[in-house]
Amino acid sequence: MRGCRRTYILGALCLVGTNGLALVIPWLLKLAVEALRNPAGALHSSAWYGGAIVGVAALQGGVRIISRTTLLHAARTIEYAIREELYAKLLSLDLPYFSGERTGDLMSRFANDLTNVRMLLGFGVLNVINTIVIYLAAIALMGRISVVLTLCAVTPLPLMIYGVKGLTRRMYHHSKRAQEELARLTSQAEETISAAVVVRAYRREAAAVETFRREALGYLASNMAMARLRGLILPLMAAASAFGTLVVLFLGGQRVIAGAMTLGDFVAFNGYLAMLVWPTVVFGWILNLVQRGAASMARLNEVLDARARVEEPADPAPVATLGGRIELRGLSFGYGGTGVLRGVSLAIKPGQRVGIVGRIGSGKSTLVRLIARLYPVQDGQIFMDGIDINRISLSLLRGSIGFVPQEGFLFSRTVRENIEYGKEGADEEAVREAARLARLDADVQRFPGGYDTLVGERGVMLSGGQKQRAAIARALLKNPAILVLDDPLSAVDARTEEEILQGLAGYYGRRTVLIVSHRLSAVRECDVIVVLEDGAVAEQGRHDELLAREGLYAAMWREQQIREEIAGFRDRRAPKNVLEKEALQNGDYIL
Ligand SMILES: Nc1ncnc2c1ncn2[C@@H]1O[C@H](COP(=O)(O)OP(=O)(O)OP(=O)(O)O)[C@@H](O)[C@H]1O
Repeated sequence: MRGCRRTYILGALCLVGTNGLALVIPWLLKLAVEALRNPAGALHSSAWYGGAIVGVAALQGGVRIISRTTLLHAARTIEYAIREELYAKLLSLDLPYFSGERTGDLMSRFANDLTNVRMLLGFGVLNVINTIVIYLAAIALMGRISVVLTLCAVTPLPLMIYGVKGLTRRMYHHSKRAQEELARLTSQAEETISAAVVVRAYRREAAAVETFRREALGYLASNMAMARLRGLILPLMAAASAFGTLVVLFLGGQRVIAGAMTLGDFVAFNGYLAMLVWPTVVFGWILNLVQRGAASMARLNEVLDARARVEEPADPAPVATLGGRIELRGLSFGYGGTGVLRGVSLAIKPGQRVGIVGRIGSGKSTLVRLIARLYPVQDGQIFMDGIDINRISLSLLRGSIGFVPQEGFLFSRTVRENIEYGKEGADEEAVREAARLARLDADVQRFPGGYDTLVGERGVMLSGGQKQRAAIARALLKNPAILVLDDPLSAVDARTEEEILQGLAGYYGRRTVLIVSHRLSAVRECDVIVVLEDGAVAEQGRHDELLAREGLYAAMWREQQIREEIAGFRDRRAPKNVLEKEALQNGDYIL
């Protein structure tokens, strides 16, 4: 905004010039009429004044174009700057922030609210300046001609403005509600499109349409209410200004006939009065524009002022690399009020392979997210190479961790670009090597476009397992000191998961590797297995040690073995008849 101040000043000066020139025209008209009535007493001929009017009007047109383009350009420049700032801000915000926001709502701020702010800074500013200049100058000039007539002409104006203000206040509330409703509609459409498969699989199309219809009706109602109010404003203003003109014609006409006023003054007076009509008529619209723009700016400021809870350390530790030693000291954490992790203490040596297992919801993902500091961590709870994680710069910390989340996200680009995302500018061979390690290469070779195949939005063109392996390849390409695999192979079968993880053994080298998995077979070879139960460490040790303890791990291992055996038996055993088929489908095993 500050950078545009000069442009705004230039635009405002041109606008004042435009209005100044516009105000000269009725005066020239007055002189032309007087020259017609009394050629001897006139300074110039009426034809001269006619020519002057054309000249001033042409000049005014030129200055008007400059003023409009300057102001509207400034508004566009500011809109561009806010959009950039907004985008950068969204990239700086953290997971706790996004957990509380809806994507559609944030998107509508980019589209709708930014447009409102641009309208305020462009047309809004332009019309506010116009209105102020025209009102002050035209009324002063009208007063110069006749104070009484001016009072008669402008008396209805404050009443009109007062009435319009009341209407625009109501319009502001409807407009704010409409903006919120539009945000909800956008959110819902975005969610339904992203969840197209789920919506269809659960036959929820009609319900989705019904919910959308209800929201859309609310949006329609708010817009209709605004249209009604807007429809009221224009005729009210036009009627009031027409009434003013009528009064002036009547009183002014009488004065001209009585000789108390020249015909030229009467013509000029009417010219100035006509100039007041448009700013008065659009007064309500400008007020609405200003209020809508202010409401939108407030919504944008909510995002621009939002603070990430995970911030760069004020005094980062002077380290350039991390070696992969991780220590947790009584780590406790909760997303809201409820605690998820309770006093977790662990010591992980560089190069160690650590399996993290536990029942659903025991806090496995939360634990690894905290190690990547994706959520805020209290001081003195997580240490990397002996340094408190809160003192390590985020770029060093995140740059040292290859994080594969549970739901690996793919961008709607090519397979290569998705893998390359792990390391900008990586060469072809490195990308292929990462894909080979993640056992994705053979699949990609079969794609029609190979590594140049577009994966579609969020990778819809790939199978669940291929998406997950692409996400692993991306992390491997990054060549991190710490590799975190948060159950990244849930979409492949147990044997393939084991094979892929074993295939990575050569890659692990001196890297510290944390593997979260629901399948205990996937972590069997780990140096240490941590078993979480209700957010606390229930057991830890090697596979054999944990089995020998006959605790939670051993119980989970037995459960999984039985399940796998039954699944294997079911796969081998084709149903002989309808009853058997039904029993298999119902999960009643035929023994
Ligand atoms: N972003 C979040 N906001 C609020 N609560 C969350 C969030 N993420 C997870 N939780 C809650 O925290 C608890 C632990 O979740 P977490 O994902 O860490 O468990 P998990 O052991 O990885 O589960 P799973 O085996 O299903 O992957 C759960 O009760 C979950 O509902």
